[in-house]
Amino acid sequence: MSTTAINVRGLTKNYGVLRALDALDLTLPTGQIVGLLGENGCGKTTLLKVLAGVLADHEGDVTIAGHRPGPESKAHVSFLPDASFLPDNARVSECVRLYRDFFADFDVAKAEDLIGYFGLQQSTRLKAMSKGMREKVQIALAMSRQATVYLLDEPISGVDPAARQVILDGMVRNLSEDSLVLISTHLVHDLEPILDGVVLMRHGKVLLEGAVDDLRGQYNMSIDQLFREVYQWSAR
Ligand SMILES: Nc1ncnc2c1ncn2[C@@H]1O[C@H](COP(=O)(O)OP(=O)(O)OP(=O)(O)O)[C@@H](O)[C@H]1O
Repeated sequence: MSTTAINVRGLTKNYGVLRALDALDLTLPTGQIVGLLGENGCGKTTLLKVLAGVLADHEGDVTIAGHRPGPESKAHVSFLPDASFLPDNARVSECVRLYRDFFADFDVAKAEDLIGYFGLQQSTRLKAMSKGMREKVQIALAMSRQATVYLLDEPISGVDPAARQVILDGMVRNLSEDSLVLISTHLVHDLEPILDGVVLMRHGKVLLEGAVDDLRGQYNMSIDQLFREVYQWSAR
């Protein structure tokens, strides 16, 4: 049975004089994978950071996994930021141990399985890895928590096109139906096959949202095409 995973009302976040999120409203239930889409600077990362509890100082009401963003919510929310956060000198196996020690809901066997599935070695140090390989490690770790909400900020931007499908398949393998995955991405075409829903943002607000199948039927085009239609004028 699906429950409300994210409930946001009137969320405003300013960076000095710049309004990054502007009275944003959003409700997302569990049991789905949702793409968070929009042009550069529309507020996707800022929204994910507020939800993850790493950006305070905002206005409005935010509930995630039944809690306000903070220590309690972090126990139920797996956040994958867009920048590398693991120690450069560590081996993959040490990163797995780090997650095991830090997160009570971390499934070591699942992480090791995913790391193998992604073609990585446990003994390799991160500093010897490419950007795409590091992303695979971070995805494997983030998706191996038994979280209620997964917040993934551009998780496959460094992964080559041929490997993306494998990574996406691995990401959603054995995913609990009681969870929500919210993924920000510009790779709409690559993500579309795994998405149940999308949220399109503009200027710190939700411009359009809905189930992928409904939007495809309503507009008679793919989500990738819809994305291009919606944003083509602002890109000029
Ligand atoms: N730490 C910061 N200080 C000041 N302004 C910021 C900061 N972080 C983001 N911004 C601004 O807030 C706005 C939203 O940025 P954000 O990173 O949330 O956008 P985004 O949709 O994730 O963009 P992209 O698709 O390029 O990653 C942008 O105008 C950006 O310049």
